[in-house]
Amino acid sequence: MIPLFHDVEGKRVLVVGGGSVARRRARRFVPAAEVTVVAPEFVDGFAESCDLVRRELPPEATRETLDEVIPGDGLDGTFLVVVATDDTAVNDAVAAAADEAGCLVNRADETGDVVVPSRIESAEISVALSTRGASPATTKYLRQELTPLIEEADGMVQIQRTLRAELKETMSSQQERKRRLRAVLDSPDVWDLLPDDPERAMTLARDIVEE
Ligand SMILES: C[C@@]1(CC(=O)O)c2cc3[nH]c(cc4nc(cc5[nH]c(cc(n2)[C@H]1CCC(=O)O)[C@@](C)(CC(=O)O)[C@@H]5CCC(=O)O)C(CC(=O)O)=C4CCC(=O)O)c(CCC(=O)O)c3CC(=O)O
Ligand SMILES: NC(=O)C1=CN([C@@H]2O[C@H](COP(=O)(O)OP(=O)(O)OC[C@H]3O[C@@H](n4cnc5c(N)ncnc54)[C@H](O)[C@@H]3O)[C@@H](O)[C@H]2O)C=CC1
Repeated sequence: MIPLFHDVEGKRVLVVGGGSVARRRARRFVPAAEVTVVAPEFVDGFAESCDLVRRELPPEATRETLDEVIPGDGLDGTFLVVVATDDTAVNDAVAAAADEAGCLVNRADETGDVVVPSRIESAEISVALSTRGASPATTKYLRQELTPLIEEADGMVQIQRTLRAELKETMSSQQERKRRLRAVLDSPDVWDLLPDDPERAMTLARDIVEE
C-alpha cells in the first residue's frame, strides 16, 4: 500500500451503511466531498450536508442498484465507495459492483483498495498512520502518543518556511541551501527554544543559516 494525500474537493463519495463506522467515514469526507449515504436506518449525527438515502440494498446488489441511489452519473461519477454495513454479503456485492465500475473501494470490515488511516493534523503537518489493517487499536494508540511530537514540530516548520524562502532569494546553490536548512534541524538548541521562546529560536536559526 502506498500512502497518498488526495484532494477530494467536489468528488462524489458513496457510503453504504448508517452505523457509527459509516458516520465516521462520512465525517471524514464532508465538507470537501459530495457524500451520499445509503442505509435503511441511520444513527444520529450524520452531517447535514450528507445526502441520506433510506434504502436497504439487497445482497445481490449490482451496478444498476447503486446507480439508482447515487445522484448524477451514478457509479461512473463516483470516486470512492465506502462499504460499512454489518452484512458481509451486502458488503461483498457492493464492493464488487464498485470495483467493476472502476471506483476505489474502502471496506470497514476488511482491508479494501484504500485504507482510511488515523490522522494527526497539526497547524503545519499532516500525518497518516496505518498498520495496514492489522491493528486499528495500535494505530489509535500511536496517534495519541505521536500527537505532541508532531505539534512540537509546527514551530520548526514555520522557521524552515521563512528561511527557505529567504535562502531561495539570496543563495543560488541548492546544495548549500539544503545544507544550511538541515543544520537548523540538527540544532538541539533551536528545538529547545521552540516551545517557550519561538522568537529566539528563529534568531538562532537565522544565525546558523548565515554562518
Ligand atoms: C481496515 C480498516 C478499515 C479501513 O480501511 O477503513 C479498519 C478495520 C477494522 N477496524 C476494527 C476495529 C477497530 N477500529 C478502531 C479504530 C479505527 N479504525 C480505523 C481504521 C481502520 N479500521 C482500517 C485499518 C487501519 C490500519 O491500517 O491501522 C481508524 C484508524 C480510522 C477510522 O475508522 O476512522 C480508527 C482509529 C482512529 C483514531 O482514533 O486515530 C478501533 C479502536 C477504537 O474504536 O477505539 C477498533 C477496535 C479495536 C481493534 O479491533 O483494534 C475492525 C474490527 C471489528 C470487529 O472486531 O468486528 C475492523 C475490521 C477488521 O479488521 O476485521
Ligand atoms: N473500521 C472500523 O473502525 C470498524 C469497523 N467495524 C466493521 O464495520 C461494520 C459496521 O460497523 P458499525 O457501524 O459499528 O455497525 P452497525 O451495526 O452500527 O451499523 C450497520 C449499518 O449498516 C446498515 N445496513 C445493514 N444492512 C444494510 C443493507 N442491506 N443495505 C444498506 N445498509 C445496511 C444498518 O442499517 C446500519 O446502519 C462492522 O460490522 C464491522 O465489520 C467495526 C468497528 C470498527
